[in-house]
Amino acid sequence: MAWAPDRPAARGPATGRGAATGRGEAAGATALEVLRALESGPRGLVEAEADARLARHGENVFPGRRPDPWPRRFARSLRDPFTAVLLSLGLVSAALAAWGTACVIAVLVTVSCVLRATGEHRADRSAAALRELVATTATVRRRPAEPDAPVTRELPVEQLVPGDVVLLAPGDLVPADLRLLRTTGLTVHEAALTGESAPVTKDTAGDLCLQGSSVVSGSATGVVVATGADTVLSGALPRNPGPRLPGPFDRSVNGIAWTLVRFMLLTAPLVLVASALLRGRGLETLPFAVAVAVGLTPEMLPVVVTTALARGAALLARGGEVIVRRLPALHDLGAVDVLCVDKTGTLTQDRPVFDRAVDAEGRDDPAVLHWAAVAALWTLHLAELPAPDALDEALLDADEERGGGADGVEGVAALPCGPGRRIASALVRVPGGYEPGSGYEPDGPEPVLPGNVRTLTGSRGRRPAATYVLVVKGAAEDVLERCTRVADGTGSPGAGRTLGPADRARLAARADALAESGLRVLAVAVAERPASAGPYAPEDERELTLAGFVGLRDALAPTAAEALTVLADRGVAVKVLTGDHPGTAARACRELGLDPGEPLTAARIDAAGDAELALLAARTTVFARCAPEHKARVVRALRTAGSTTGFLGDGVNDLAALHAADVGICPRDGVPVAREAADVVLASKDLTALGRAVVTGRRSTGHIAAYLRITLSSNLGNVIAMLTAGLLLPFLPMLPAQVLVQNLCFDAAQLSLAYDRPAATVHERPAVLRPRALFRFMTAFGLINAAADLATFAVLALTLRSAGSTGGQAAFHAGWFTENLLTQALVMLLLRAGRDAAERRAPLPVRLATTGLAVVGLLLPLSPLGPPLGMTPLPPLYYALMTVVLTLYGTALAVARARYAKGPAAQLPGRR
Ligand SMILES: Nc1ncnc2c1ncn2[C@@H]1O[C@H](COP(=O)(O)OP(=O)(O)OP(=O)(O)O)[C@@H](O)[C@H]1O
Ligand SMILES: [Mg+2]
Repeated sequence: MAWAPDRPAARGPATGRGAATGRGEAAGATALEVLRALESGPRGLVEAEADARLARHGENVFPGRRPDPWPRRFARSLRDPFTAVLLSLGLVSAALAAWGTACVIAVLVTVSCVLRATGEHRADRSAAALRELVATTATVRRRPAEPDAPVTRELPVEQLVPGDVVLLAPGDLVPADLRLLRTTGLTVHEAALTGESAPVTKDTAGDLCLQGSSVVSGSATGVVVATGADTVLSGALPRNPGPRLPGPFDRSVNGIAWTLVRFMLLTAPLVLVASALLRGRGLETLPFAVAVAVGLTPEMLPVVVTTALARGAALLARGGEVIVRRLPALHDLGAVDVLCVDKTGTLTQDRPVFDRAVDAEGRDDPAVLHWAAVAALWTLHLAELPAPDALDEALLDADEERGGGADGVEGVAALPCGPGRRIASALVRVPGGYEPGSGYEPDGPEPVLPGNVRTLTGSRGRRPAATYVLVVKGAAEDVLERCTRVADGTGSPGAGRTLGPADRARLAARADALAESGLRVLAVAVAERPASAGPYAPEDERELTLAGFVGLRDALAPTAAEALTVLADRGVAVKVLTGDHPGTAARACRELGLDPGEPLTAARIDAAGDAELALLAARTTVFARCAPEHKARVVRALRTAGSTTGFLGDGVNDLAALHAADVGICPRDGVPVAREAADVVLASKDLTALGRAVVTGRRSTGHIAAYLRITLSSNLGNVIAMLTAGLLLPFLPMLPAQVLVQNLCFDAAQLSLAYDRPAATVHERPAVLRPRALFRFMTAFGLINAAADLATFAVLALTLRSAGSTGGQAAFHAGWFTENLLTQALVMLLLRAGRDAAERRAPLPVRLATTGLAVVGLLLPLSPLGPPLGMTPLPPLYYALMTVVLTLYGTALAVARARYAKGPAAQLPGRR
């Protein structure tokens, strides 16, 4: 039976009963006043009233989440480095009254901005539609009608209204501004609001808990005081979140962009100086210098990048499998070579089932289970968690099945576990205490089990005095270090013999053995406490008596094994970072077909310096007993060691690591903060979707790399040719209008590359854009391209002279224009992705685009548009000779390409 959130109230004390820490009640009056002011009550709003309020106050949507309006989107695309350079070149041209060039630039900038803004808009829209799939919800308490009992249910956060009573649990994002009514060990993260990275304790009813913070540990009930645009966060913060540390995508693309920008800024002065020295020209060459710099710009890069990534994201989205929340993360996912995953909830289902309870000697002992269940029950009641922890739920279900029940035992205080705290404890009051040797005999026929808590509960006992018992359960190491005694089988919490070092070693070995059999292990310890013990704190969890161990079995996630195999085949190394026992983790890995090697535990991580950890982390597969900061440190160490590191995790304890990773990934069932922190959300239960997402990321990177390879090498070739011709000829080798038409044709054709088939290698290796390899490629192929252009110039000189042509300039322009478009088409076909012959055949969109390019190149100068663009038809001899040049060029390209492919794979930009 499922442990429904409302169950504690049904079988436990009234919910108004003292908060565990005893502090929740003090400010009760304030809480009531707040509720009254909001015309609400502790039992929540009536649904009809909530609907009315929703109509009045509007949806609880954070204004920053709304998509940017068009003008802002357009303005933002102007900030891109290429666009900025183009714009400044345009201003220079305008200042010199070189209107032709200025117009060319204006058109290029506009086209690229419009395309980019449209691309981003489309990408945003599909991402938003997908986000709905994993929409965040809040746990509210509402009543169907006035007299009804309150129902606790999940509600989309947009529908929250002032006056709603909300329950908070670890991992929740605070959904609106709340005034706290009750708190239990509540700590929240307010980094988004205050920049303070340490969790803040909120232990007073009446405290404000603001939207934008998230619950780290503990629980609370609060009433919504402000929603939507009225929240403090909406009013006080700038709309866009703070800068993110650059990831692999930003580093590569920005690296390439800025190198090119520097190169372009150098070109213009270089042209000026050269033409002054060689031809004695002055400033009148400036428009030409500007045109050369424009020729180098891959102005469509932002458009191609957005298109490639958005297309990849949309493909993943269409399958309803993976949601990419930040487009560049798709590239980064393709670049990931180490993926860290947490175990519980990701590799396993986090639906533990009780397996066995044993005493310190390893004998089956139901009393140990019962003590654990008592602790679970009272942690649950007193901490008022909206949903019970999976381990606690399993303990309660198992105990209930075995006829357990907390008859008469009453909780006094509880301290739940949380990130970095691996034990949970409850202080309970047992009416009619038990003293060893008191001669107490239970009524009825049931057998007296040694240590059975039933002998303690005393609901039917004869002694009226109450005993306070502290029950602690949790990670074996953490519980054992708080124990001084071990139970002797009499069942008294206070009894037992003193623990010696040999006992400790034996007990630790027993826990290890249970863990290595694949169980999740909790040690259970108890201690009698005087009734007058004041406020109860973690320091009181000591001098305990170890009762025994509980083992629970957590089934593996059904698709985990297959997903790990797929990732390994894709060249991604998987590492497991868990808060659990090294034995349990290693066993799970083995069952999933992953060799766990020697697990590294948190103590060893703490002992290692950053440099040592980088080395250790690289060769370790399982990291166990990790607190959140250990997970984050390991991820950072792996990044330092040079890996592009992804992190897949679902819990509050994974948050720091999700932030630290190059790509944070969260499964669909993850807690809201984890989903919000992740760049990629797996929308389906199927972990193998991750392998597909990785391949899609690599494809997108492949498209971007192909665009850069083709554009940069042919642009460089053109610039070299343009410079040479500019210095040799008495006229401009290309008119501004021609530059424009040519660039637009190139750009339009290249958009088809987003439809290209991926190279086979995307299945084998992580893909990154590597600026260095790219520039080497650009130089080699740019020189070949320049050689073809120079050969064309020679052919033009020859044919024009022999034909005795008079329109020298126009014919030259026409000849070069035709050759340029044809070489571009060739380059597109020969330098696209793919390596072997089978992959050579381009898909239809690419074939159409290249054919179109060739047709325009051949026919435009002959068409009526030719003369207005400054071009005339050419003699047939030119075409014959150009065919020879193109054949030679194509052969040279193919040979060079094959040499590149044969060399170490690392030479190919876009691969690793
Ligand atoms: N409800 C609980 N009561 C007592 N101890 C608990 C409880 N929940 C967790 N623990 C202890 O804390 C340890 C760490 O838990 P944590 O949530 O950090 O990681 P995990 O869920 O085991 O693994 P992962 O990091 O892979 O998700 C657990 O292995 C267990 O020993
Ligand atoms: Mg987990």
